[in-house]
Amino acid sequence: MTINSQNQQIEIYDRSKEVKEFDDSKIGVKGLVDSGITTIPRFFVHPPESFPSITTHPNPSDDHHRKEIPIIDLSFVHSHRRTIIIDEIKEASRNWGFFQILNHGVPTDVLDRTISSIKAFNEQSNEIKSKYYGREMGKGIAFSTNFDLFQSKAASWRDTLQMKTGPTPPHFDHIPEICRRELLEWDQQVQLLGETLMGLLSEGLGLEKDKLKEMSCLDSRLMVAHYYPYCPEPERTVGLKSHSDPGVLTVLLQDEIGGLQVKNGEDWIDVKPCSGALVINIGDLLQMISNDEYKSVEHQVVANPFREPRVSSGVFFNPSKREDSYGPLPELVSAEKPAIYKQFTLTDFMRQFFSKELEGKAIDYFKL
Ligand SMILES: O=C(O)CCC(=O)C(=O)O
Ligand SMILES: [Fe+2]
Repeated sequence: MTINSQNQQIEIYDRSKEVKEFDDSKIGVKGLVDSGITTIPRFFVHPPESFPSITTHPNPSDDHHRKEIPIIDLSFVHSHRRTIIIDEIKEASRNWGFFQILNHGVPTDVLDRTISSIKAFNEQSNEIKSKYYGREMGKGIAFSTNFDLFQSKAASWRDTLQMKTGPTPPHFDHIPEICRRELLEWDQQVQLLGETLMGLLSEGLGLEKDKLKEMSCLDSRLMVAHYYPYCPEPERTVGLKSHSDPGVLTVLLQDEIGGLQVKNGEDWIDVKPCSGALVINIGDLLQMISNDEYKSVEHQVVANPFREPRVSSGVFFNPSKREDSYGPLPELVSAEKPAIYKQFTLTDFMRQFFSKELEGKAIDYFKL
C-alpha cells in the first residue's frame, strides 16, 4: 500500500516480484497449501473475462456432464477385433481427439504404483523436493510449478515433475529415488502401448501399420507427473489452462478425483475417471500430419476443490528427427483434399510452441 499525491491510498502490486519470490521459495503450490493459506496469491487469479472457458468442478446434475468421450476396448487388438478397433479409434480421433482405452495391456499394479509414487514424491518435505526444483531440462528432469510461470498471464494450481524419457532417459541417479523405478516402469509400458496405438492410428489413415513408427514418432518421449493439491479458492483459478498437446500422441493416466475436461463443440465434457483406463489424445503434430483427418482438441483441468490431491501422468510422443520435414503426408493430400498446412521442421515447431504461454492451439501458424 502507498499514498498518492491526492492523499489516496493505492495499492502497488508488483506481479513479477511476487512470482519470482514464490518461484525462489521452491515450495510449489503444495507448499503454499501446507503453509495454511486460505486465499490464493493474486498471480494465480484468472480474470473471468479473459478465461471464459473455465468451468467449475463437475456437477453431475448438469447436462453437459452427461456426454462422454468414447471408451474403446482394446481386447484382441492383434487378432479378430482389430478392424473394429481401428474404426472406433478413427471415429474418436476425428470427432473427439480424445478417447479412453480399456484392456490396453498395462498392468493395473503399474498404474497404481505410478500414482502412489508421484504422490510420495510430492508429499516429501520441502527441503528434499526443493533440490529438484527448477526449469532447466539440462539433466532431462525438472520439478516446478507451471513450466510457463514467467510467460503466463495467470498461474495454475499445480506442481509438475517433468522427465525426458526417450530417446535417452536421464541418468538413473538424477531421477528422485522415491519414484524412480515406478516412473521408468510406467514409461516402459507406455512405450509398448505407444507402438500398438501408432499402428492403429496409421492404419486408420489408410497407411501401412509402421508408417508413424518409421517417421520416428515413437522415439522421443516426455513424461509429466502432475500433482494438483487442494485449492482454497477453486473458482478463481485453474489446475491446467485450456490447451492442446503439441506432439503426436499423449497417453494419460489419471487417478479417481476427476477435473479433466475436453472441448467438444461449445461444451466442456468431463473425462470421467474410469478404473484401469488410460486416456489417449491426438496432438497438434498428428492433426497436421494427417491433414486434419485426426483432431487435436483443447482440454483443461479445473482447480481441485477436494482435500484429497489429484494426480495424473502423461507421456507425450514426439518424432526424434528434428530436422526432417513434417506436414500433411502426401498420401493424404489430393485435389479434393489439398494440404491444409505447410511443411516445417520439428525445431521450427517447438520454437513456435515454446515462444508462447500454454494456451489454446498453436497450429494456426502453420496453416497455408
Ligand atoms: O492432468 C491431466 O489430466 C491433464 C494433463 C495434460 O493435459 C497435459 O499435461 O498436457
Ligand atoms: Fe494436455
